[in-house]
Amino acid sequence: MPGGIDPHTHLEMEFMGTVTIDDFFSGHAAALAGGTTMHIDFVIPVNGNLTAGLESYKHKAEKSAMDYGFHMAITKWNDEVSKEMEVMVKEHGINSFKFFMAYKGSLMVTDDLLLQGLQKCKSLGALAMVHAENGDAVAEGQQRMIDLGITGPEGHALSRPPVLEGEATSRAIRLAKFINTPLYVVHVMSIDAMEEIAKAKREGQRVIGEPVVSGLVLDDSWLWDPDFATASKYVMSPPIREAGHNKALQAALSSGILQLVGTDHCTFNSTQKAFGSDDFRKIPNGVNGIEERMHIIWDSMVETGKITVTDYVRVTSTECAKIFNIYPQKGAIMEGSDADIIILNPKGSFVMGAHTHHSRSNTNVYEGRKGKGMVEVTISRGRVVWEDGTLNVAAGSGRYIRTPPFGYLFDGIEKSDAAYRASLRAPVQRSKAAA
Ligand SMILES: NC(=O)NCCC(=O)O
Ligand SMILES: [Zn+2]
Repeated sequence: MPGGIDPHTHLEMEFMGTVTIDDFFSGHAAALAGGTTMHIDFVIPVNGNLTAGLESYKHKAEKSAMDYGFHMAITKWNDEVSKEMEVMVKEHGINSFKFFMAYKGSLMVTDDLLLQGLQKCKSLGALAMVHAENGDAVAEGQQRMIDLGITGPEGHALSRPPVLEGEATSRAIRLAKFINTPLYVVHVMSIDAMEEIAKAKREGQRVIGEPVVSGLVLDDSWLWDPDFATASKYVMSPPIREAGHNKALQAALSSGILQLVGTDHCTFNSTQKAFGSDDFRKIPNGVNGIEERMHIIWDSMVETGKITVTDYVRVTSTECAKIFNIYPQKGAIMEGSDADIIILNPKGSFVMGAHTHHSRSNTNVYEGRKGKGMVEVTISRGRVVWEDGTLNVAAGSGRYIRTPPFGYLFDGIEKSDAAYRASLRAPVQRSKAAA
């Protein structure tokens, strides 16, 4: 089947922290071992300057062992950012921009900025992505927990409940509808957010919902673990929710309400997680998943009969390639495609954990998890890069994949704009009242 494509990772985090294995491409090695042949990362602009941000990440990525592309994050707004977005799309092959509605005081965007960004994305044929949580309310929730004396990892989940994810998802969807541009909601973690997406899709709006592996199979009980090192591993945003949300997200993936599976892979080691040992607000947010994604989705969705093998290929690979407009170069096994292929043995079994994974991090939220479905061979652009437990990759063998604008989600947008204008019945021609 076609190699996996992870639509949403933060592999740059693998460059930080304690080195436990080969020091520069641990995340890439992890991905290839897990049957993912390409990943799409995101870049936080350095001081708001996208060009500098891209250069610094491209420099790091020169050592990449796998093919990769970039989303970029827009965290402030002015004429320069607007012009740079254009340069990114037209000259650098970036076709998606991520907006954080959370992380007040650092990455969070206001509605005003989001509207400007949506409008700009639409004009460029670039996909707007949102991290949907109400950042102002999260800040209130955090203070509420601190005032109650709740400082441990459970305070993280309690301070940013599903209602805040539902609210921001609904707001982003409505603003995208107002602008009439497609929207991609990253890491959908709750029923509340998923239902907003379902409603918008029913009404014909072009909204993509991306669940991540952690949200599909874990629950928040770990955050109440008395051991801080264990509990803090599970801190990510939006939080992993209480049991029930995961199964509902699985059902939404089966029925097509949610369309493709990402990881939001963003690992921090135990020393980094311990920065927040006396205040959950200081625990770095993020969990692993890039090495586990293909296995866990096979085990939890295909082995249980919730999706077909064809659906599996779609949600782990093809859909991503189509959305980011690189199909059929990626996401397909066809003449002329890149020959990114995996061989997954459905009878093979796995046991996951920090001692055996290929990531640099010493934590793994799937520690001890067992299941069926094992990637035995990963082929990237025709080269066997992983076979029977052995990696065969050279640093720098990965290629930057340009993602062209105006993917299929933009088809016909100009027609619906024209229909909108025609529906206005305005301006009404009025004769000047006689003096
Ligand atoms: N999700 C998370 O907790 N960390 C990565 C940054 C983000 O996407 O919010
Ligand atoms: Zn996010």
